[in-house]
Amino acid sequence: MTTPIADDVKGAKGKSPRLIAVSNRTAIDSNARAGGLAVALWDSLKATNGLWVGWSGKIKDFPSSKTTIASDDGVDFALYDMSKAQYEGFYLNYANSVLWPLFHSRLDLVNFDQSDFRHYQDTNKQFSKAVADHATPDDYVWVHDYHFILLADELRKLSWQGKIGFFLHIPFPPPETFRALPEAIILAKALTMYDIIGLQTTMGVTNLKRLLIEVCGGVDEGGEDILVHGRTITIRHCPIGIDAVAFKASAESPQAKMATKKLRKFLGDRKLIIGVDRMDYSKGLPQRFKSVAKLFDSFPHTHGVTSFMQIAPPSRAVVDEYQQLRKTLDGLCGRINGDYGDLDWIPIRYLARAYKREEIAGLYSISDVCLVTPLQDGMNLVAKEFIAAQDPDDPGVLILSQFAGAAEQMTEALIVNPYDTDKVAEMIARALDMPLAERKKRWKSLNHNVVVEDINWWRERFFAKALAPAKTIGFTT
Ligand SMILES: O=P(O)(O)OC[C@H]1O[C@@H](O)[C@H](O)[C@@H](O)[C@@H]1O
Repeated sequence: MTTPIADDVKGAKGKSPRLIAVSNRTAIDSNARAGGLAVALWDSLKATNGLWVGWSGKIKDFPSSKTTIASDDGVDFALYDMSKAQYEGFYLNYANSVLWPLFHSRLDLVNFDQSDFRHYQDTNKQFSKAVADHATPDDYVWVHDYHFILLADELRKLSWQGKIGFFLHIPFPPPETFRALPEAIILAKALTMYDIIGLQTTMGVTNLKRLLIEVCGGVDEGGEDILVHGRTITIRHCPIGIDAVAFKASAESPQAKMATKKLRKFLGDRKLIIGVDRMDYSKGLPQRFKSVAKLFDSFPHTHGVTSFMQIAPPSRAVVDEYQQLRKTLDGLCGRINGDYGDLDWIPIRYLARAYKREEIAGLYSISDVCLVTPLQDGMNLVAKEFIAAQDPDDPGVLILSQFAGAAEQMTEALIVNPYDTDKVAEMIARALDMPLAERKKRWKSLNHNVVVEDINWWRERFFAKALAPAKTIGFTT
């Protein structure tokens, strides 16, 4: 968090325009602050005496109409407690059982229910009130992710005239998929209430522009702009990055060293293939496990000398599809270890729990191969973090799905189709045997991209041009 702050902003607390960030999860907890979004927002929030509006993480018996204000390191938080009905209807059902599967092109998993949409509308309204309670007309509101598509529309209904930006962290689906939503038109129209919308990939930009033209009668004004309902909206390609320097430092921290030492005791001098993902069906974990089984099947020389470690912290565990995924992975792992394991070798080490950022960074640094093979993914920061953590003199190899947003930037990775498990197995074998010169060449180019197009680059790209007085809200552009 080291972005220089414009001098004219320093010390102007309370007077200059502020950044008001809105996201379901916030970084009130300093552990969470190490993550990407927090890194990107923290300096600007601090410099502008900004405010972060989000869920408190608490679930109450009754809905609250007020937020609790908290402060941390010069940043204010307005935290909203959800009622049980909101938690279920808004978060579990509409956000995570309708929008999440639909935006990841899994129409087969979508559960539509009108009462859930009402909770989604209501929760967006409540959050917009929280913003309106604290914002002044010059402030800049930056909304994050699929939980709050309606937020700008609700804020405009409260007569808010100021700038509102939206960044979608997940993929934006083709209009043909989006239109399966019974509420497609309401959501599409609500998107037109933002001033700028940032998307992870060029494909996402194309999909959203097509939606606004085909469903909302928008007119392409050329470049990034679309004229729709009398307003010009900027649709910008902004691939999110990481704080590469800080992540490299994490990989060299004492906590990282302790984690690698612990693992080495069991790993010995075997080669390590690593995967780190939230336990989510979009991540292609069953296909990945099958690819690893095929590796052991087709390349017997890997037996006993190669281990695959999958770290998969459970997520949204009360949703049926996630429970089903857990069972599938438990079964596959047991089967593969049963089929291929030996007295002195466990082929798959499967850890369904979370580890600290530093520990993960350390584990990446000693891995020979990293498997990032989602079936659909907005960006996938594991790919970038793995590259940042490598030793330049002996780097590991990244195997990356063509369906991760990161594949648009990280073309020097070994790009795979995660559904083609035979081919993925071949790619793993190739990665394990890749000569040092090729590993170094690929890593150098990948690392250049990770370092240059980092988290600060992303934030400044989002705000470039669209916000005339960007400096006044603490950005360097
Ligand atoms: O917040 P959850 O449901 O635990 O999911 C974790 C994160 O998953 C990400 O992929 C989403 O883009 C975030 O918005 C979300 O916070």
